[in-house]
Amino acid sequence: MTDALELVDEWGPEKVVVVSHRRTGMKGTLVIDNTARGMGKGGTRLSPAVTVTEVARLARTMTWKWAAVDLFYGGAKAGIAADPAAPDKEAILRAFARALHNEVPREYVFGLDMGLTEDDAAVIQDELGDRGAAVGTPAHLGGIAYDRLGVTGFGVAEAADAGAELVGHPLSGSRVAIQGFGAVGRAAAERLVELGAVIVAVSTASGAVHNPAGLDVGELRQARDEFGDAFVTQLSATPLSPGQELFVDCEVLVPAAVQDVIDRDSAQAIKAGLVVEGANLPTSPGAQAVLAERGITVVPDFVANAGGVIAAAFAMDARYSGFRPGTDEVFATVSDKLRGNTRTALDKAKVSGGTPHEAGRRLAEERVRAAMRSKGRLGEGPA
Ligand SMILES: NC(=O)C1=CN([C@@H]2O[C@H](COP(=O)(O)OP(=O)(O)OC[C@H]3O[C@@H](n4cnc5c(N)ncnc54)[C@H](OP(=O)(O)O)[C@@H]3O)[C@@H](O)[C@H]2O)C=CC1
Ligand SMILES: O=C(O)CCC(=O)C(=O)O
Repeated sequence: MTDALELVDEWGPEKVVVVSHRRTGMKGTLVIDNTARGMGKGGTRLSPAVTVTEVARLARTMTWKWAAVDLFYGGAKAGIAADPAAPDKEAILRAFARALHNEVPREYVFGLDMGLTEDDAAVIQDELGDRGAAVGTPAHLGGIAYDRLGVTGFGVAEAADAGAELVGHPLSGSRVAIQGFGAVGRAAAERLVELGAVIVAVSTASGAVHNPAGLDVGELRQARDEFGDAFVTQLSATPLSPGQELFVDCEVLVPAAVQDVIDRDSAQAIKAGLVVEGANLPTSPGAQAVLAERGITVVPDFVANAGGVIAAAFAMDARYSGFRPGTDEVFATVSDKLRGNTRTALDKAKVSGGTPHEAGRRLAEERVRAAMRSKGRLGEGPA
């Protein structure tokens, strides 16, 4: 078990809060990683096994993501150790929000991540009596419902399109395997198909399916609406053992579920030529090195899945002003930024000879360090 103090390095975290509430059984954490470029912002994960270390790693990813996309927020993430299907979820959410009333909204604003929905964000706002407490709320509350709109998944597909062009294998006609069919995986699948790709494998926590000739994304969506999370077990496509969707024959792989699914060993078995990280932290640094050695290009999480933060940034501005941008503007910004940032990360990696993670991270680190220096946080005095 990691002691929370062992998490601290030169970047952060600046603040780790652990909260609990006996009656509801709520247990959760907020990690504010680095605020040199702005207040801590990142989504809120609801998952039975979430740990402080996991949330800290996600908060650090947010630090790089905001810097890589060049928007002025800092890295943060919150996590609640609970089952998204728990009957007492609302009471748990309310207890979590109440417990963080000192931090929210001045130091942290809730947002969406695995297990948290638009309506959950609305409950949090209700509990704190402040429409600034959460973003990702439904449109009828003035929010930008970025999960329902599929903004992050859309951006992942745009990044895949730009990445495919750079590796010289156009997305149109490419076969794609997707791990996870939630807010990110589903929306990525829909946009990838619009861009001409063929989805050959998808999975959820309940299982995976494969059809080399292509799966019908409309049917997948319908099955999900009808059967819920276990919908993959109801499809006629060939079932795969869980996790095998990562290793099917395809040109593009989109891990869009949980972290740490591809390590140094399993990276040897990836068949795709392009990996686009929809999930946060799906590959280990060892896996990234192996994939680079094998000539497999990876678009890093903090570049590819930044659609959510772009939508969150619009929503942060809209919280009190009442002025909400049109969804077309949000999608156009995501497309523009993520295509450009994908090209930058892959080009820089080519020039430096490192992995795209290393190249993208170097750029993000430079931006964070410059902000820390200007604010006198490095002990060197302002620049
Ligand atoms: N939502 C957002 O805006 C953003 C999300 N992300 C990242 O994207 C990832 C997915 O988030 P999101 O789509 O919002 O989450 P959701 O909760 O909406 O969906 C998660 C999906 O992953 C599936 N899943 C969970 N565990 C596994 C597993 N071991 N193997 C295969 N599938 C699995 C779930 O299946 P089941 O339904 O059966 O549980 C579900 O289909 C996370 O890493 C998140 O941090 C990154 C940027 C923004
Ligand atoms: O900041 C948010 O509210 C959503 C984006 C997010 O959590 C992420 O990119 O992982």
